[in-house]
Amino acid sequence: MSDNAIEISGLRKTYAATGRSAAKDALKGIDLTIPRGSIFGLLGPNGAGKSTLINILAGLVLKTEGTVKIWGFDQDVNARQSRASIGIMPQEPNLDPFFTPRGSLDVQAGLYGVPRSQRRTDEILDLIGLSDKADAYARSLSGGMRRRLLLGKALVHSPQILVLDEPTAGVDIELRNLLWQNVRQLNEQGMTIILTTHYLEEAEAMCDEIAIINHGEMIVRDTTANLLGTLDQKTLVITPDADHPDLPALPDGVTGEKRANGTLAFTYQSSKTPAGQIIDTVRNAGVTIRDVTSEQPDLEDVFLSLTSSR
Ligand SMILES: Nc1ncnc2c1ncn2[C@@H]1O[C@H](COP(=O)(O)OP(=O)(O)OP(=O)(O)O)[C@@H](O)[C@H]1O
Repeated sequence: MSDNAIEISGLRKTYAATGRSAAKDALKGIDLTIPRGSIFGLLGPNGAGKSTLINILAGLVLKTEGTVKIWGFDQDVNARQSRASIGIMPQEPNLDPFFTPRGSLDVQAGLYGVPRSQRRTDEILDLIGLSDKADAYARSLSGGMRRRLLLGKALVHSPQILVLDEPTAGVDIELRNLLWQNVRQLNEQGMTIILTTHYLEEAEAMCDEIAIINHGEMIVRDTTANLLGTLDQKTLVITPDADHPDLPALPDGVTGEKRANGTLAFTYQSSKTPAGQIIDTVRNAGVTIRDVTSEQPDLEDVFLSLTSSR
């Protein structure tokens, strides 16, 4: 049995041409494995193909080519088992306004064939913080409560893998924290989590591994730590003791700027220039240094450097 939660190979999706628009290659041959037990981030600019990929995993979009194995089950061979292994929290709250949270969870459990005796409705209501709204009509729920209910619905059949499509887009900080708390708790219990997010600092904080797709192709897949290490660029910020009008002449490969707050910022490649050399250069130019801080590249820098040139 493989250690991967998801194994995708040669995955292609071409949306057929319609009256007004030409055919669109949304996925152009994706190979991707996602290890069991991880929190995996799927990132990419708008239109990159993330939703198409997730919808294929969910069985909502038919792939054009390639194989998809979910928890070891090939979608084409063991459709039922592969579907039972994954739960999807969609982007849009598509809830029936006349169902209560309890009713929605029950219907969903029924759709997945979970026998009544094995339903975890109360436990899920508790997890998503909706126990006291269990019997209120969905139309009376706030936007945040609806989002939480979507998470609950994705969990009714106790899937091994949970996919969250932009779970925190447009939600307030309180709900965002609650959702992340839920996600961490589920992951600690052994669930594999796959999420798409536009908030890169969130992916940086939450995900063990990340894949970035762009124009239907996977451009990188690595651990979050390695990705952050790929940008060798750092910035050293020096606060001078007194205002200093000019930047000193700098070693090759180092660029400097004077920021509006009077600090001097020097960007350099840490593999080529030691920080001490920059500090010495500044000091030798007659600047008395009051403070030194360093700025590391974040995931946003990595993302932009990988996607903007293509
Ligand atoms: N049903 C469809 N018919 C035709 N083209 C589609 C369809 N769904 C998506 N596309 C196109 O396929 C490409 C990938 O879209 P997709 O929604 O998968 O991207 P995404 O990365 O999820 O973007 P976003 O972050 O904006 O949701 C886009 O060019 C989109 O216009």
